[in-house]
Amino acid sequence: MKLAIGCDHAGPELKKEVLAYLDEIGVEYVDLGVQEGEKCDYPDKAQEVCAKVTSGECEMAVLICGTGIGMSMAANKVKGIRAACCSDYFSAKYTRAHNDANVLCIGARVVGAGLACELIKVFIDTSFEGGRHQRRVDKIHAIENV
Ligand SMILES: O=C(CO)[C@H](O)[C@H](O)[C@H](O)COP(=O)(O)O
Repeated sequence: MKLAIGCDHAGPELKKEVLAYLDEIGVEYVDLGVQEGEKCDYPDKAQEVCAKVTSGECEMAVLICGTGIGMSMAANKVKGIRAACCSDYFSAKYTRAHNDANVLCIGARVVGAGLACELIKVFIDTSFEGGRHQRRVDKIHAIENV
């Protein structure tokens, strides 16, 4: 399992802590920046990171901005992406189980590092349940072609 991770200028500090955690639990990742001192607009970073998922290079992605909301709005415009902005454990778990989310968005100004790492862990550890949920996910993607 390889994760793509990126943030805007609100997120480098949190990203640094998340990457240390991913190293600790042995999850492979590609860090697409930005790094401390750099700035970017979140839609640009969302597009760059999501491309790693849609190309198949990475299975999932984590996007960090101030609230997580701008990143999720931008990511959800990318065909094939199902992004969820989560700040609680239950949502991070069930957006995988029921929505088959492939991108987790986190607000660096909303959650602390400990919770962010827990959100990522449950997100990558939870499998999509399929069944009735598959029909609904298919309907989400059908909207892309309207
Ligand atoms: O929270 C955000 C939108 O969802 C963005 O991440 C940005 O981080 C935020 O808008 C940045 O604001 P700034 O005033 O440029 O720091």
